[in-house]
Amino acid sequence: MVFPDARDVPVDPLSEQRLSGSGLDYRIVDLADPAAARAFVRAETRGFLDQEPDDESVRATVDMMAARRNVGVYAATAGSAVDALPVATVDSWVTPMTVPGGGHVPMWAISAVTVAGTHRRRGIARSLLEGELRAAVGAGIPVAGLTATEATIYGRYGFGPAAPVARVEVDARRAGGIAPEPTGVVEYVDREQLPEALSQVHERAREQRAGQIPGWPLRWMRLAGTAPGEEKGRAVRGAQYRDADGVVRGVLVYALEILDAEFGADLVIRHVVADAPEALRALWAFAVNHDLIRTVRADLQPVDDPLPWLVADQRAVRTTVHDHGWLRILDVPSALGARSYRAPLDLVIRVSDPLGFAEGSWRVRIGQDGAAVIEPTADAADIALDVAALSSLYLGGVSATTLRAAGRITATADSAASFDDAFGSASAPTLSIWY
Ligand SMILES: CC(=O)SCCNC(=O)CCNC(=O)[C@H](O)C(C)(C)COP(=O)(O)OP(=O)(O)OC[C@H]1O[C@@H](n2cnc3c(N)ncnc32)[C@H](O)[C@@H]1OP(=O)(O)O
Repeated sequence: MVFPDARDVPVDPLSEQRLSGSGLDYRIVDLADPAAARAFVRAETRGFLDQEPDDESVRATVDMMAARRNVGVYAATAGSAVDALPVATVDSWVTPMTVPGGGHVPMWAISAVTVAGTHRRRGIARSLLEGELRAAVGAGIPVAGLTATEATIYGRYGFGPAAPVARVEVDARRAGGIAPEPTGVVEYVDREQLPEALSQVHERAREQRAGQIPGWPLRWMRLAGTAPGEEKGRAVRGAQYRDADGVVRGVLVYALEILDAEFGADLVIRHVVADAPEALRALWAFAVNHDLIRTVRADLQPVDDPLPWLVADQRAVRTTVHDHGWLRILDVPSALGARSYRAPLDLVIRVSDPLGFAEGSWRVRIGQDGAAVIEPTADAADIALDVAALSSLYLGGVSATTLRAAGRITATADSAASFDDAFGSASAPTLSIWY
């Protein structure tokens, strides 16, 4: 599938006009201009509460951003500031996202949303977000996605949490150990080799779970502690699982937090990825069975991860589920038509969308083969919901029955149950990286 390049999409005229009414210049940043590129990275870094990036970090970030559409908002008075930092930033790119059934949908990924502390709460983020969504629609992209610093920011633009994840903490001394895998080996990997190993296994593993997207080199370098400016990089260690044929099927990246009161440590997993259940079991065994370890902690795990079923004492595993992958459906027929379903269905959904993109009544017909055809209809609705709720339901990460119980959708119990039979999936959707 060839996806449009977000960098070819011009800034949204409506947001440009709105921001210009407030004396702000909204434009695509030319990363070929070193001063502009550096200013953009500094503004983004400041927005995310990070310390000033050094030159090497700026260069690495600019290299990564070169593949993205970077938009900055500039205040007319900013000319006096060093490098004229933008007062707001956002970047975006078009990426495949895995959908239930193993196919992909093109997704407009949005990142680096920051507004300077001097310019907050005057509608700049709203212009940025609405501008991104209109740009995505203009480019024919059916879904937008993001990961969020706060869960209260994006619902107002029609995003819903769609790929929940789990934060897990294992009391390693209580867990009782995990049986080692009879075949294959776990071996240490030098930090420098980790980014490539992570990338290779993720590229295969991401096909197995809805909600996953490809990573990129700087993402893996940051997790491996090898990115420029990574102050705690030397604390990072890695291990990989090689199957009986010698193929690397899983990678674990972790750091040890040394305990003060005893000779021991907490093992904090920065990333674990596996494309085979045996590889995942072997890496969990490596972490949980590790001598001198009090707890093993990891975030961004699938909510149906087998970990609690690997240990002798399930109460040793504490799991906290939280939102992570957020989606926003922009084109109902294309988005729903891109995934496959587990049961036939024929009902009408009535979608409300304050921005208009997904607004309408849609007949969703799913055949025995699991393929869907979605058409506008004037028939009465079986399920009424807003676009954020539909976006949350899209990958099967929450059920219509649950959203009905929460008063988030209007449906009979039977309609919600039929919807769930079709939309559910064997494996929970997930998203194992921040973007
Ligand atoms: C995909 C990502 O990049 S996630 C990263 C988000 N960015 C950050 O967390 C960095 C730090 N924060 C910021 O830079 C800013 O505070 C932002 C981007 C969150 C908000 O920017 P602002 O320009 O202040 O937002 P703006 O004034 O456009 O507000 C729009 C709406 O969002 C609401 N809002 C703004 N910030 C927040 C927040 N942190 N939590 C909840 N609601 C918020 C406003 O109240 C307003 O509501 P309404 O229009 O529905 O009445």
